[in-house]
Amino acid sequence: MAGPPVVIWDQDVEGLLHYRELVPRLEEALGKFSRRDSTEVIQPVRTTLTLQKHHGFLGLMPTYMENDGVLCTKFVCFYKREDGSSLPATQATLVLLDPEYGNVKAVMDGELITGMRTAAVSAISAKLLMRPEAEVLAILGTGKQALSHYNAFTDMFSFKEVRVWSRTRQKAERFCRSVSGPVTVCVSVQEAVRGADAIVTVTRCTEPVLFGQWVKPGAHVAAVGACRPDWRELDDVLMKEAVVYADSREGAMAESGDVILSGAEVFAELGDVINGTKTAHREKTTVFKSLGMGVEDAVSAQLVFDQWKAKTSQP
Ligand SMILES: NC(=O)C1=CN([C@@H]2O[C@H](COP(=O)(O)OP(=O)(O)OC[C@H]3O[C@@H](n4cnc5c(N)ncnc54)[C@H](O)[C@@H]3O)[C@@H](O)[C@H]2O)C=CC1
Ligand SMILES: O=C(O)C1=NCCCC1
Repeated sequence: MAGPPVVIWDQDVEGLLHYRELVPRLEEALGKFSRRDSTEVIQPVRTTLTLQKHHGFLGLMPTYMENDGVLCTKFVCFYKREDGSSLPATQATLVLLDPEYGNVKAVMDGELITGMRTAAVSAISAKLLMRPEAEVLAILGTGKQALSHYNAFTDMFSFKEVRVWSRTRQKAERFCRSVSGPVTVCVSVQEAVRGADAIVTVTRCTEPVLFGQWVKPGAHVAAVGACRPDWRELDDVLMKEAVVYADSREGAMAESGDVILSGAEVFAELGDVINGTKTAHREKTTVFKSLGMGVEDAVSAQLVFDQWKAKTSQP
């Protein structure tokens, strides 16, 4: 009989996951996903249940990677309410199983994994689609994803300036105190994105907050919030003028209000660019619409588990 699953929780995950190992695994996984080979990746579009009474959602995200021997599922709850709760608005748990017998090998806290893998994928989008001479990064939102995106983007690129916008100056200033490098606080979205080469939208808004008329031609936008079919972060002008990339075409068509309601075409998946089957239009304004995929969680969970085993087997 298999032993009980190991439980790897927040502080432990933190010490085991690093962008330098995570980014190449995610690039490989995105490429595999876009090849649509069922021995590489089986990952349906997330099943989402509405928690009407609580203004929230439960997303179920199973993934099987047969050739890699990885079977994983994530449960993620996310809320649109703002009731001042100290609990995070996005809470996730990952379960890693043995595909041969179905026993659970590990249960992991998914908060940090979700933060880091989402930011790493956005940084991969920037690596592929942002102009190489990019100098200014603007981050809209100051929550968990804002922090992980700040860390991933400043880790992977050398921006001359990082700007942040939040609905209140207080939140923006708190964000500045929580990061380890310089940040400019902006009082409006327009001020934050003026002339910016890269823009990350990580808000919980349900109406557009970023308008195409403010975006510098040739900028790259990583749009991470608005993961419901009737939620928006970007306006129609931006969605229609930009070349739109997504993590999953099916995911974007089912879950992204920015894609569905604007009628914009998804030009390619990031994995298509990684596989060399679609062009990276760095010279144009580009939007990467991130919805989040189970395959990203699966490779991240496997990495955490491998690192945990290596650490605990040391004498
Ligand atoms: N694409 C993906 O893979 C993932 C997407 N998400 C999404 O990313 C977004 C951010 O997630 P977290 O950082 O975990 O949330 P959070 O609650 O920690 O941060 C949300 C930020 O949005 C701001 N905000 C809330 N309502 C707003 C509004 N109406 N207008 C402008 N700003 C507003 C808040 O002040 C805060 O700065 C959420 O929409 C979440 O569902 C989260 C995880 C993964
Ligand atoms: O992929 C995820 O994890 C999430 N995606 C959209 C909303 C919350 C979590």
